[in-house]
Amino acid sequence: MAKAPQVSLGACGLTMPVLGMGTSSYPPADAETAKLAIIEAIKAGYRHFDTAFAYGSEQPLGQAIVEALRLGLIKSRDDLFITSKLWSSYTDRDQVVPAIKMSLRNLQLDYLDMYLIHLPLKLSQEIRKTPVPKEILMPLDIKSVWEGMEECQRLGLTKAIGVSNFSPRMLEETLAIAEIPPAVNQVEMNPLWQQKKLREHCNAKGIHITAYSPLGANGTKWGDNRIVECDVLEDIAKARGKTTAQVSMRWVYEQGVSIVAKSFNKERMKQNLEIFDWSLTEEELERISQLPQRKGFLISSILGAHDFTLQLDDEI
Ligand SMILES: NC(=O)C1=CN([C@@H]2O[C@H](COP(=O)(O)OP(=O)(O)OC[C@H]3O[C@@H](n4cnc5c(N)ncnc54)[C@H](OP(=O)(O)O)[C@@H]3O)[C@@H](O)[C@H]2O)C=CC1
Ligand SMILES: O=C[C@H](O)[C@@H](O)[C@@H](O)[C@H](O)C(=O)O
Repeated sequence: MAKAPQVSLGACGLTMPVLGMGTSSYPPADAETAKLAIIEAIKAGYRHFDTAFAYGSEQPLGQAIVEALRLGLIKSRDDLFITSKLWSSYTDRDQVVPAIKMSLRNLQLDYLDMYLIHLPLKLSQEIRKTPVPKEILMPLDIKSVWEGMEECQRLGLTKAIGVSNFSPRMLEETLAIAEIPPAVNQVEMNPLWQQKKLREHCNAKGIHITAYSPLGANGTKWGDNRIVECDVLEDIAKARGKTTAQVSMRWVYEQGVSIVAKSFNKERMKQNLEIFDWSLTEEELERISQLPQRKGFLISSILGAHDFTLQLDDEI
């Protein structure tokens, strides 16, 4: 069984498997399909799972964990690293602890390993249907939400806290008021969106980056096949006897970040774990570094193309 190496998260003192299984699927998988896929992933060796209140995958993940314990696939819940995310409707200080408790109930867990602010914005209503009307989109009050996040960690409801889709400016604003600095910034990263500037910033501040959409979110509404059908990656893959997906994920790993990749297909989830016993050559790395850049995940394509979401997409 293949296993992902552990990565140390610095100041918060945690270690985390460097590759996690994403659970945001499109079209959204039904609960039973998601649960069975997660059990397969545990069998394949995955020990890190990425979920979010907004994905609707917390409940199937919780059920899969119960089943994995029953089957003896894992000895205890502590064998897993579980990340979930605070949805944008609950970003006022006093809403954050109730929101993580809701996620913990969905997951049937006592604690998370990592809790992230999902998006750098606030929705003034409890809404999950997208796109959203522009009246309910607001800037995030970073001080208010971060105090709520810190309270979650102090109460032992999560071992560490972090952010997602934050720009350097937003990270600076958070660091300026934080008693507990964010451990992680989870952002889109792959050979076609290499995040060089953001990585430099996060490295300097000791904030670990987790890369989402490492395969360009192939087949989802927020992604396409430009990674899995990229000529340069395909060329390298052929020469090395790998797949383009593996070349993309290996490149991301070699940049010193962790990864969350989603596959609910047994063969592909195994394939995605097989990136730790080989490496890219200097020449291959150089070719990948020259690829033209384009962003895949746009907040405006999910929440609606309003001035505010377009402005966020420009910044992050
Ligand atoms: N914080 C945030 O705002 C965001 C976080 N995320 C998180 O990151 C995770 C991963 O990112 P995601 O956007 O899902 O995109 P990924 O880049 O992980 O791509 C997932 C898609 O690629 C397909 N796929 C998986 N493996 C292969 C392979 N080896 N070859 C070809 N196709 C493959 C999957 O289909 P199949 O299942 O059929 O294999 C799926 O449709 C999410 O599930 C979520 O947990 C994602 C977006 C935003
Ligand atoms: O309703 C909004 C959605 O949850 C959206 O923010 C996510 O599905 C995103 O694509 C992700 O995977 O994190």
